[in-house]
Amino acid sequence: MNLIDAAFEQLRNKGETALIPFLTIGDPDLATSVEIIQALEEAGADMIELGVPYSDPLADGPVIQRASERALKNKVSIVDCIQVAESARQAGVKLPFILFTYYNPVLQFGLKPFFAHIVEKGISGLIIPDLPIEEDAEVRQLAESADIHLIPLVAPTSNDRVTRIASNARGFVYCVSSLGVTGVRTDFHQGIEDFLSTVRKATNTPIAVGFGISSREHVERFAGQCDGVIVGSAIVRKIEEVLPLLLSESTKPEGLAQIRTFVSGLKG
Ligand SMILES: O=P(O)(O)OC[C@@H](O)[C@@H](O)c1c[nH]c2ccccc12
Repeated sequence: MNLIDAAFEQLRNKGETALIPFLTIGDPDLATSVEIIQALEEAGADMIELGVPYSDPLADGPVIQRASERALKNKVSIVDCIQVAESARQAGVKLPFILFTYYNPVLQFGLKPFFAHIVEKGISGLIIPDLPIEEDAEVRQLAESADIHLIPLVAPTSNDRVTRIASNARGFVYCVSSLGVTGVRTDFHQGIEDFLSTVRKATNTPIAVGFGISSREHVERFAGQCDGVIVGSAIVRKIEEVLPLLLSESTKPEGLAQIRTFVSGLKG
């Protein structure tokens, strides 16, 4: 069974909502990313989006753009990010890993070798934000035969595409809470609740909401309507805040502890 499906089944049995952090891999470096992933698991994360840094992150707000720039200074590649998943597994992390990448690095890798590689390295899910359903047939077919869940995104503006996208989704449906780019928000798209119930009606696959979630209140607001919440910028911003601590071995434990404290506050 795919680890994502197993995680949602366990959470459903416990009546809990999945907490799904996103982090940019290689920010500040690959080894620290492994330690941050361990801290996220200790803090109660249920699965993790491993963000591949990209030079042209169209859908990203300033926080994640800065994180990508820091990682790209170390020339972090998609191969490095996949290797971080294996290293985290070897370090004892049990969480399902979702590789989050724009399409270009996958194309550069080559579709078939890419899927063979991520299966071998223990990736369970894949999110490619700039690959629309209209163009994803080949990727979807390769993902399904590799039992990797290609997780689609739906937005409040998706309208009649919601049913088409959600009805054959695997893993979970990523419901984008607001229009625009990623980043912490104080409010969400008007009618977000109606949007989420539309997606819920369109599929039996779990649904998770992301964009702008940064507090326990936000998590509680969506917990009743969704099976999971995704938190990226708020966590990446915390990593940015504690970077000076993470960059020195003597203060790194304190930096990791502050990340753990912030994320466990979200899980509640
Ligand atoms: O950062 P936020 O507002 O918490 O949203 C999650 C988001 O970071 C993560 O899922 C993500 C990072 N880059 C993206 C690009 C498109 C869609 C989603 C994403």
